[in-house]
Amino acid sequence: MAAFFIASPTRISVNLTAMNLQDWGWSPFFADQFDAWQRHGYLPARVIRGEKNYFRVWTEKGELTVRFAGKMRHRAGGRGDLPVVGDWVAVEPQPDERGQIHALLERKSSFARNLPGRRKGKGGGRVEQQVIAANVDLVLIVCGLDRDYNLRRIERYLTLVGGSGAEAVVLLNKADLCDDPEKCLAEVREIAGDSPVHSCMAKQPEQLNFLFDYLQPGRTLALLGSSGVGKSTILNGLLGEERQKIGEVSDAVGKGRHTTTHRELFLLPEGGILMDNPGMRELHLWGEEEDLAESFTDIEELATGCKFSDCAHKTEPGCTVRAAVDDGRLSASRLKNYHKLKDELANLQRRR
Ligand SMILES: Nc1nc2c(ncn2[C@@H]2O[C@H](COP(=O)(O)OP(=O)(O)OP(=O)(O)O)[C@@H](O)[C@H]2O)c(=O)[nH]1
Ligand SMILES: [Zn+2]
Repeated sequence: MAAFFIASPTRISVNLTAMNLQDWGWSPFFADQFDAWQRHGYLPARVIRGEKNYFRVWTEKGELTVRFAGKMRHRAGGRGDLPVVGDWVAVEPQPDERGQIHALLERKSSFARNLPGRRKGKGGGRVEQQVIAANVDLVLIVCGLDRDYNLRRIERYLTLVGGSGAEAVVLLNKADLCDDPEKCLAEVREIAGDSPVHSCMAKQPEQLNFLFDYLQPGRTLALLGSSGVGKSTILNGLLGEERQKIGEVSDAVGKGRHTTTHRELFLLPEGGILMDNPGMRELHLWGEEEDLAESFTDIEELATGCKFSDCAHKTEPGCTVRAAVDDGRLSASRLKNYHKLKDELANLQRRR
C-alpha cells in the first residue's frame, strides 16, 4: 500500500499522504455530480485498471478492488455505461480493501472504437461502440520525422482526439533524422488548427523539458502514435529517474506488457497523471490498418520481388526484403517495426 507498481516487480514509491483527489484529476465537474452519492458515505474513486469482473480504483483511503453493485450492472445497458480506465465512480468501501461501485460519473472526455461486425438490435442498427479510456485531458500525438512522417495520419489522429473531448499536442519526434524539420513543422501547423506542434528528439531527455509546461497536477495525459515513434522514450523522459525501471519493463516484457501491467494510470513525479493502457496503445492500429502498406511503401515495394506472394519476410527462401536488410538497403529496425505492427494487427484480428 506504500507503493504502487507499473509492472511487478518494479515498484515506484510515491508519497501517498501527499496525494489528494485533485492530484488524481478530481475537479468541480466531478464534485458537482458527486453530491448525491456523498450523502450515502460513498467515496469518489478513479479507475486505474479495469478487468472483466472487477476494477482497481484509487481513493483517498488508498487503492481498492471493487465490483459492481448488482443493480448497477443491470442498469448498464450498452458497453459505454461500464467504467473504463480513467473513469470516476462512486464506491461504497467494504472491509479488506474492497468495495462496490454504485455510480459512474459523467465523463469529461472519452475514447471509443467501433466494434466491427457487432451491431445492436435486429437487422443491425447502430454499430456497437467500446469505450476504452475516459477523462483524458491531453493527448500527445507522436509522429516520427523519419519515414513515419505522414500528414494524413496526423490529420486522422487530430480528428480522433478532437472528437474525444481531449486537447491535442503534436510531437514530431526524431528531429535528428530529418533534413528539414522546420518544413515539416510548418506543414503540420497548417493542418493542426489550435493544437500546438513541436519537434523534438526524445533520445535526449533534456530536450523534452518543454513538455513539463503541459503537465499539471490533476491533468491526465495519454500518448498516441505508431509503433516505434518514440512513445516509450518520451514516457521515460517524463518519468525522470524512474526512466530506467520503465525501460526495463518495456524491454523485458515486450508484447506481454499488456498482461503484466498492473496499473494503467499513474502519477508523474512532476505532477500530472499518465495513462498507458492497452486500449490506447492499440487505438492507433484501428486507424492504421488501412495504411500499414502506406506507411511502409519501401517494404511493400521490396516485397514485390519475394518468391512467395504471401511472404512474411521472416524465414522464407527468396525473400527480397530480408535481402535488402542484408545488403544495407533497408534498416533492420525498420523491418522489425513492420513485423511488430503486423503481429499486433494479427493479434487484434484474432481477438475480434
Ligand atoms: N534517432 C532517434 N531515435 C529515437 C528518438 N526517440 C526515440 N528513438 C528510438 O526509436 C526507437 C523506438 O522508440 P520507442 O520509444 O520504443 O517507440 P514506441 O513508440 O514506444 O514504440 P512501441 O512501444 O512499439 O509503441 C528506439 O530505438 C528509440 O531509441 C529520437 O529522437 N531520435
Ligand atoms: Zn519476403
